[in-house]
Amino acid sequence: MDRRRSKKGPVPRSVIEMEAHITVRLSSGDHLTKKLEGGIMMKKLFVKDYHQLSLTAFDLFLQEFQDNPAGTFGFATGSTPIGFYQRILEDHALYQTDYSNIKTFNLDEYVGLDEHQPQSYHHFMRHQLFNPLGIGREQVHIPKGNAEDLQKECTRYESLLSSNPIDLQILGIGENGHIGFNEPGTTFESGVHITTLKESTRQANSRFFDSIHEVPTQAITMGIQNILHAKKILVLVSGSSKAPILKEIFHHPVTTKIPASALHHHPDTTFIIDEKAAVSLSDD
Ligand SMILES: O=P(O)(O)OC[C@H]1O[C@](O)(CO)[C@@H](O)[C@@H]1O
Repeated sequence: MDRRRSKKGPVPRSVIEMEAHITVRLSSGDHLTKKLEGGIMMKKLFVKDYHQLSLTAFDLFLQEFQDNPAGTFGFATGSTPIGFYQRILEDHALYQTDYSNIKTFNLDEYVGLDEHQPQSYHHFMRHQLFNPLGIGREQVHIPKGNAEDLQKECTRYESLLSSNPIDLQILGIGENGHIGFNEPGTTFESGVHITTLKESTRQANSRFFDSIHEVPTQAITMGIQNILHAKKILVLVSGSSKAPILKEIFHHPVTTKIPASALHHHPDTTFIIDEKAAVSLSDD
C-alpha cells in the first residue's frame, strides 16, 4: 500500500518535540522521533494543538492499519478522538481506504441506553466513524448497555476480547484519570465489568445529555486488564482541563487512584499531548 499519501502531505515535523530515540515511520514517508521517559515504557509525543494531535494519531493509526489491514482496533468515545476520526474519514474519501477486513472493539457503553439512543456509544461510533467508512455490524463489537442480563453481557464481551486480541487501542482520559469507564479505585486486574460512574464523570458527560439527571449512573466497561492486553495503546490528550491529571500520571507513583497510571505497566503505550494539556509537564 502507498505510505506516502502524497495528496495529504506530511505531518509537520515542527510540532514534534524531539528528545528521544524511537523512530516512527509516518504515512507521509517522513519519520518522527518519540520522546522516551527514562526507564519507563510510556512514550510522549508533543504536538502543538488539537489539529496536530488528530493528524498525528491518524498517521500512527494508518501505519498500524497498513501493516495489518485485517487487524483488530480498539476505539474510544468522548470528544477527544473526534478530530482523529474525521482525519480517517477524509483519508477514506480521498483514497477509498478499505476497512472491510478490520474488527473493532469499543471500550464501554452506558447501562440502560438502547443502541439507537443518540447518547449511546453505539450511536456515536456509527455516526462518527463506522457508517461513513462502510464498517458493517459484523465487524463491530460494543458492549450492550441494555442487555437483559448485564453480568452475562460482561462475560460475553470478555470472551470476545480474549479470542480477539486488540492490535491498537485508542484511549482518551477522563479528568479524574479514568480510562474506558474505569474510575479511580478500580483494580488493575479488572476484566469487563459494570461500573458505577463518579459524579464528576456524570457531570463532565452531561454536556451530551439534556440534563445531568439523564446521564446514566452505570456503564459496562472493558477492565484495566483488558486494556493492558492490547498490543499497542495510543492515548490522546488535549486541552488544559487534562493538564492536572497528566501531571499526576507522569509524576506520581502508579496507583489505582489514577487508573491511567496503570499504563506504566504496558510495554508499548504512546501519549499524544497538545500544548495546552502539556503545560504542567514543562519541567520534564
Ligand atoms: O475525550 P473526552 O470527552 O474528554 O473524554 C475523556 C474520556 O471520558 C469518556 O468520555 C468517558 O467519560 C471516555 O470515553 C473518554 O476517554
